[in-house]
Amino acid sequence: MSDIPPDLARLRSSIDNIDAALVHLLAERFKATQQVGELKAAVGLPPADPAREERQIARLRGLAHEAGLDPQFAEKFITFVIAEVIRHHEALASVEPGAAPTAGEPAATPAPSAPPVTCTTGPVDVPGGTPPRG
Ligand SMILES: C=C(O[C@@H]1C=C(C(=O)O)C=C[C@H]1O)C(=O)O
Repeated sequence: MSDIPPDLARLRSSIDNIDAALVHLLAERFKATQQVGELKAAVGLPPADPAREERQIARLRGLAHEAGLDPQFAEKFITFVIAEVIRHHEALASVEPGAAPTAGEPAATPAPSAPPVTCTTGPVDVPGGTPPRG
């Protein structure tokens, strides 16, 4: 496969740059949503906000349309990303003292000095949990 037409190589190089930018943009987005999740868990707000999601989807569908991107694809993409964010927020809520109340229950008062919970795509590090081995 050494005979790659120059145009194909140029286009692939551009695609590689765009993919790298997407990864960086997503990483920045998850850093911001992580902080939102910590904040919401601390004050007892629920992990998901369907009204906000509805506004985001409508806005992104409009932007996609203007940009020549399939709005249905844009909606699927943002819905996929938001589902992952909510998963992280649920994990945070389950370990925060101000975790979202269950129906009919008042929110617990958050401890003012509660440390932020580190959440990556891997397992959640529970404060005071089992220390790592090694
Ligand atoms: C980030 C938030 O939490 C959730 C995730 C959202 C997102 O990833 O954009 C939007 C709404 C919420 O369901 C938020 O409430 O702003």
